[in-house]
Amino acid sequence: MAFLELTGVQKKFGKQFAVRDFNLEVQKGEFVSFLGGSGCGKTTTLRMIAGFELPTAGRIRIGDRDVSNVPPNRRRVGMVFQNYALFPNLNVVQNIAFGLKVAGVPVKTRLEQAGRLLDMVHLDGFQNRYPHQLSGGQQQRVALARALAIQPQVLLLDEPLSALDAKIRLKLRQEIRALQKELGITTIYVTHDQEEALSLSDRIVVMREGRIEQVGTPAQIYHDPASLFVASFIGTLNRLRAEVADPAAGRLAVAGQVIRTGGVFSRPKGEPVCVALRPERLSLERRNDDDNCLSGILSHVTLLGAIVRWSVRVGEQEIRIDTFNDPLLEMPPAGQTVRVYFPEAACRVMEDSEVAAG
Ligand SMILES: Nc1ncnc2c1ncn2[C@@H]1O[C@H](COP(=O)(O)OP(=O)(O)OP(=O)(O)O)[C@@H](O)[C@H]1O
Repeated sequence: MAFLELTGVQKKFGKQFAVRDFNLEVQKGEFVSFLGGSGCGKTTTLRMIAGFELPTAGRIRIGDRDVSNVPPNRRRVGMVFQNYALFPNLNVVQNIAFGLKVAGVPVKTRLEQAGRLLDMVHLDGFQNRYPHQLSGGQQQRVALARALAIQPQVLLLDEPLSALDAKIRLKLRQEIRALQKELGITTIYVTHDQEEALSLSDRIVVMREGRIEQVGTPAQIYHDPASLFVASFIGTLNRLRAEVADPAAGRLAVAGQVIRTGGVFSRPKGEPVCVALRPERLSLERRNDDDNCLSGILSHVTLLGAIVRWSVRVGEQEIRIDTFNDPLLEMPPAGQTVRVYFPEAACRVMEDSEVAAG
């Protein structure tokens, strides 16, 4: 049985749905991210798990207990917020031990436990500092230790790294994951940062307008997106307009050039579809005998560090191709005609209504 379960959960604010039809099972020790754009209902769902918001409909179960109507302080969940939310008048140890004090844990045990957590979040020696004497990253470590102090059954993190600069964000991200694994604590992590979700999670829940769009492992979400929305939201994507050339043979035409996709189409010849292609699946050199080939004009080349991004104009459309940055690589001049190669298997053809809507 799953450790955390949301069944038919919905939340309405007035007449507006913030979350609807939300069904999810999370296993014990699993790290699950809620990923989606602004206003898609991530925080509201997290707050319902925490008990800060009550669902308009549906049930929430943690362990063997239905917590749908249980107040937050009785759910044994730890929560970390984007803005740290530490008590400014309490020092580091007092902040960490706050929940234990409220729970009536004797002072000696409290201090011992706070000391252990300080160690875990690498803040030894900072016990007597006040929040204003700490950096953002240090404050967030205190917030994490405070959330863990009550030995929660579920850890809920709401964009905990978004206020920090890039380097600290990366470091703390790794620390959170390591700590989560060490403690084996079931964790829900809210983020709008796809890289964060991909690198941290056992599974990702992609949300859109209050609904779940797809649930899957990072690899499933990246390589096998359920919709054009998911494909576009995660990673960089070429969305090529094409039309069906031969439905039964799975052939499409892109700017008058025929490609093979390996599938068959329900739409008739001449109908518009969209081909989703990841830039790293494309190449300027033929890698397999049966690769597809599109001819175009090189418009520009951008150095992104380890990656070089080539932009090639095919008809009216721009295709991006990512290659590793090889210093020996010869860069052809802009304006030159080049060929873009890719295997059938790299093509994901979207025939759904989103394509018609553009
Ligand atoms: N207390 C509230 N009263 C009324 N509407 C609310 C309330 N809280 C959230 N909403 C609305 O519910 C929807 C979902 O909000 P939510 O904060 O869950 O989104 P989110 O995905 O976390 O977005 P963000 O990434 O911007 O934080 C939004 O349309 C929001 O305006």
